[in-house]
Amino acid sequence: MSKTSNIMRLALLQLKGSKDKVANVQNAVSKIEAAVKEHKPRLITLPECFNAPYGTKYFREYSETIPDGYTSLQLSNLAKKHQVYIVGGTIPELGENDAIYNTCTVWSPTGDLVAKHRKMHLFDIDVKGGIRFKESETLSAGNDFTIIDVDGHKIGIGICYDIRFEEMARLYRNAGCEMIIYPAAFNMTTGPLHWELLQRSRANDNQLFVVTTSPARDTSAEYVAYGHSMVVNPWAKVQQSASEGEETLVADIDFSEVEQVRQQIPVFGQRRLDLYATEKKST
Ligand SMILES: NC(=O)CCC(=O)C(=O)O
Repeated sequence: MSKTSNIMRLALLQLKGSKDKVANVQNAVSKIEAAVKEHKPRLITLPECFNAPYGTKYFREYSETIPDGYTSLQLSNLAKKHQVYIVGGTIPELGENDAIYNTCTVWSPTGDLVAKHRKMHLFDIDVKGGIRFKESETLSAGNDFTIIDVDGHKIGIGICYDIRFEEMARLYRNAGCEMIIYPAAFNMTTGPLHWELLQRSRANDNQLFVVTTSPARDTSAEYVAYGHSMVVNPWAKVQQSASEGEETLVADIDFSEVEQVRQQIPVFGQRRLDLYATEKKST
């Protein structure tokens, strides 16, 4: 698709969550409706696991099939009703062979499912005196990279822990991406340490926009999300950041910044590909 405009308005919905799936989805619906009415974004992003509590014991209970499950139908209808792209955060997906995935769905302004990204790197960490989490206890990993095209701009999709793997971001850059969107839910151990650092690093490594959307922080929840949904520009500057509470962050993206930084700091063309390369293996 040819580029129709370099300017794109995003709305990042940092949402409160609960154990009530319908209430979670209906909250997302109302915040999407409000964002469209007040800001007329081209693309709306939601948080990781926005329709369910984020925890290994909940994923199967809250899982649903895609694209015919309850949450998918709500997002599809909204995208079509408001003619907007929706990067639908993530939901626990009941996939083939009864496997459960942490999955991001992307809906076009016609309400069609144009992409589905299954989290490739499962969040398995054990930080002494901090957080222990093991997604692999109940989730299966996805094996595919996901790129969407919005108005001629390629956008890569990753999910939370995927952001730690610079090879993935580099492959998106190599494929022509100008932005990577990560629905994510960092926590109070790694969030203060790495949340902003990782986003600025991926943006700087690849001279592209990095956009993250977190759940709002709920200190009464079993998993306390860090918050601070963020837009980082291709110069690796934080363009905008939310705080910790429920918030809609609106950002006007100027994709011409991508070319500006790539021309002024031309690292991409200066790589020693005679000595090294980052390559996707055929699966
Ligand atoms: N949901 C996640 O993948 C969390 C990733 C995270 O917190 C990290 O430190 O990485």
